[in-house]
Amino acid sequence: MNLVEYEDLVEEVIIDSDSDYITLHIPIHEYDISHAQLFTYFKEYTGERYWFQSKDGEFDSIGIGYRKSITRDKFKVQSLTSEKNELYDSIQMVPLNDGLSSRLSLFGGVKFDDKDTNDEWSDFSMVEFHLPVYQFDLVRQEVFYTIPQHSQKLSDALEELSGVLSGLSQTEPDTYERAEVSIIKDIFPDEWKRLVDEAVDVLDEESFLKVVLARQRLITFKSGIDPLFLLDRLRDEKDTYTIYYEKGASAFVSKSPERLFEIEDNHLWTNAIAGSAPRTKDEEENAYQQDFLLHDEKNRYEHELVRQSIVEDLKPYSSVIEYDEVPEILKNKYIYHLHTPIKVSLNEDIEVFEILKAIHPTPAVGGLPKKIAQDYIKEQEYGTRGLYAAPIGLIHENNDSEFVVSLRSMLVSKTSATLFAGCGIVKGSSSEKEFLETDVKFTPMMNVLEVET
Ligand SMILES: C=C(O[C@H]1C=CC=C(C(=O)O)[C@@H]1O)C(=O)O
Repeated sequence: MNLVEYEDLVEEVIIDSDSDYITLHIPIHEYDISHAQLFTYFKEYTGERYWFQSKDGEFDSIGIGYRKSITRDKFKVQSLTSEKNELYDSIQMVPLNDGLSSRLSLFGGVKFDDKDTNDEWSDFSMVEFHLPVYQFDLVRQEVFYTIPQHSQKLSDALEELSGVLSGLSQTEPDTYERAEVSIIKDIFPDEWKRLVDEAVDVLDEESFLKVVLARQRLITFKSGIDPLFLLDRLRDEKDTYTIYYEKGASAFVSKSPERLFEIEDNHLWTNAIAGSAPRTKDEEENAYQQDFLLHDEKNRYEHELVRQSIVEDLKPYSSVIEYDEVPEILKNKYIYHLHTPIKVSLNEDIEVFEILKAIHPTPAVGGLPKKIAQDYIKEQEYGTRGLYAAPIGLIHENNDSEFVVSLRSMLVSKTSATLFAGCGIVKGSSSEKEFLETDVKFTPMMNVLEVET
């Protein structure tokens, strides 16, 4: 098909002289395009591509090329909010069909903290949000194509897009070789256990209640890790968010079970997730683990702390916050968590960056009190978290948004992958048990890489 039928429509569009960008928005049902075709066809955009898929698989956003990026070395709510609003105000949307339901979005995130390093995370700034050149939604079958206002005639842009779409649909996805593992190495495992023991000594039941301590596992390969291999493998586990985020020579990958928050029509949905037990293939054992989790004092206490803290953080932005007192079980492929959904009616005109600042890091990834735990992590934990346990997500054109806590994640650079996993430490935690729990939390990424220990 070609897009000639839209040409008359395009001719009628009057370009708003204030806009810096024009975004064409069209349906792509006819083309039947796959993720593998997209990442094969747009190879020259490597380092500027992402894929974000919601937990229920109902929503998917693939960005190709970073047309405009908002970047910061510090997380400053006001300046980020103004730049984001100015950017959206400078885009003229040109929807070329009725009934389009996808939304143009900025994709990006904020690093866990501002621990200063020149390390493996240097491809990513402290804060980054990207407006993509092409934004595909393969669930709803729509695409957004954003061009600078003065770059070309709208009809030429439409023709170009038409060429890209037919090129894409005829693309034969590249085949890939699975990279062979060279070394699997836990980073400072004994030191990590010692740190957990030290933290248990420092923690009490009043002034420092909880800290989440993470460790890393480095896997090196004999050759480069192919993005198409990762994309294929990321489809394996359902019921989690999927994040694949390329920047420069790095890719950050996450299969997170945890939504930080979603804002829609002035309502915010979030959840407390804390307290874990492994899930196995043995149904009897699984029933025991779930029952244990629901009744175990330590897990329930840890969960309660997380929930209370989230509710407190959101109080300044809302007068109505709803949740159940008793947590539910959240089931993932390899692990169970205690889980409490929280619904919040937001006051008028609350901006997404205000919420991000208030809620991150939740005690599920930081600790309590938040500031003391954050400082402890910054000073004591080995290495830099970067985007691990950080908020990553989408800010839509109408200001609705969805953010994930990027757990069960790894940083991939050419021939190596660094995996991250942590657990909540409270008074009475056992370093051996927590070590095993982090092993379980490495599993989703080990599985993506098809690596076994
Ligand atoms: C910090 C992680 O998990 C958090 C989320 C759920 C349950 C957790 C726990 O039970 O310790 C952790 O707080 C991680 O996966 O790296």
